[in-house]
Amino acid sequence: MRYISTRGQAPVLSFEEAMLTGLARDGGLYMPESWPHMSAGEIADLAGAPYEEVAYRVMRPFIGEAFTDTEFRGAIARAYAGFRSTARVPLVQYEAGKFLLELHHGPTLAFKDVAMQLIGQLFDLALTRAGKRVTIVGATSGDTGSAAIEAFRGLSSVDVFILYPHGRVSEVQRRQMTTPVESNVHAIAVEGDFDDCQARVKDMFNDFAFRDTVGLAAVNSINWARVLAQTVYFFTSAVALGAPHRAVSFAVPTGNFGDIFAGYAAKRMGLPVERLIVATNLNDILHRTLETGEYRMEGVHPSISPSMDIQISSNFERLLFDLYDREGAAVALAMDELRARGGFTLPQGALNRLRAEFDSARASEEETSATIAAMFASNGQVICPHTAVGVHAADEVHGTRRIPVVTLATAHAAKFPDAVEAACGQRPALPPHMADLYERPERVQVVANDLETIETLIKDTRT
Ligand SMILES: Cc1ncc(COP(=O)(O)O)c(C=O)c1O
Ligand SMILES: N[C@@H](CCOP(=O)(O)O)C(=O)O
Repeated sequence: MRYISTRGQAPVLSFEEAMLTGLARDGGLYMPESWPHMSAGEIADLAGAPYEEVAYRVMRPFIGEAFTDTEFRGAIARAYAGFRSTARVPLVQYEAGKFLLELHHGPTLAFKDVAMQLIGQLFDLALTRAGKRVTIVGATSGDTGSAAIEAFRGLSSVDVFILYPHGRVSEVQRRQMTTPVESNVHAIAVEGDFDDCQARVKDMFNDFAFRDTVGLAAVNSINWARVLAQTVYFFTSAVALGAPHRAVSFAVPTGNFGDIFAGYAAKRMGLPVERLIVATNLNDILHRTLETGEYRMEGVHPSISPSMDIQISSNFERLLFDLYDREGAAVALAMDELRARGGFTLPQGALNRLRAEFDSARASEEETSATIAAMFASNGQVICPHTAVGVHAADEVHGTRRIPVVTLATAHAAKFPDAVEAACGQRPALPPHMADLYERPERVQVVANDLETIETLIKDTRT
């Protein structure tokens, strides 16, 4: 399998190269050259298999020669051994035809662990073999950062710098990033919002002198390996509900469009996914795009589901690539317009194709809180605000259709105790391995939203 850039002007790479490269050198995102297909028989055979086996079978066609079977299976086994559920990502029914896919049983209590724990293993294998060292720079609205720091802390082949929006992540999220003691991981609080952090990361990749000096690598969903690892749970959950013989819809709490794009990829591979429901909070650029055909920025509004406080949904570019018949020049033009004029209009054909696969719904702050309260009142489940945005969307869009709908429970409620307690009166407790989080000393640098300042800090701090 080879990987091509969404903007069509960067070198074609192998899986290992794409994984270690991050952003393509033309500013685009790497995509598989074609979608591997799983037959109905191959999908049916996944029924009852352990998560690790499904992960191996779903991802193998994308990996090429990068890792031997033994290496790849070993990496998968180590990645998920520490999850607090033997199912790894349990599927829980909460109402007739409605399910929660719990993706928060990894070490940092969010879905990011599912991909990040594996990427940590794969980076370590590839870098150790090549005798290379890289500098990972990531942007986070709270969860990617903690998952990355957890996955890479103490590894000798990487330095990790995580940019997060100062004052705009929950206290638990901040402490998860600022309390690890290992000297190769660093939290940087940027005076700005998540979009600023993500823009600075992309600026660093586009500054080739800096990029090459520090050996820059990415673990945001810029990195195809992140999205790939997230396709697996669409398979495990759909198969548990009867795929390939029965279709399933998914409601996905959405910010950077990485998780829902993984669902789209699973569908391209042959999984019978009926509808992909984009669930947004106040930051509803994707909902507006589906309604109007205009992808237009409006600024970021802080919300009680802060990990989704995002306007520029990085992975929407990957979908555009498919919607524009894989014409890199057309994608590059749209991205230029986004930068220069704050938005672009989808051609009617592309909009029709978008609407053929995706629905959307937006949850106000009141609707998010009401959903947390209603879920607790009806079945005693305490869900996080991001999950609540998904449940709201599943109710609003999917209604009582006969096809089952799975909402991705993207984080543990304990990461957002204030919002959850205000909504349903329950203060979720942190699991035992994090019980002393509030007592651990913090280490963080607060910096201006300025490329040169951030680059200098990284150059001076890396080991
Ligand atoms: C808890 C949580 N839910 C949902 C999302 C949105 O996921 P994505 O950015 O892949 O759309 C995020 C951030 O990525 C998150 O941290
Ligand atoms: N919500 C994310 C934002 C970054 O998303 P990513 O999937 O591109 O890493 C976060 O929690 O950081």
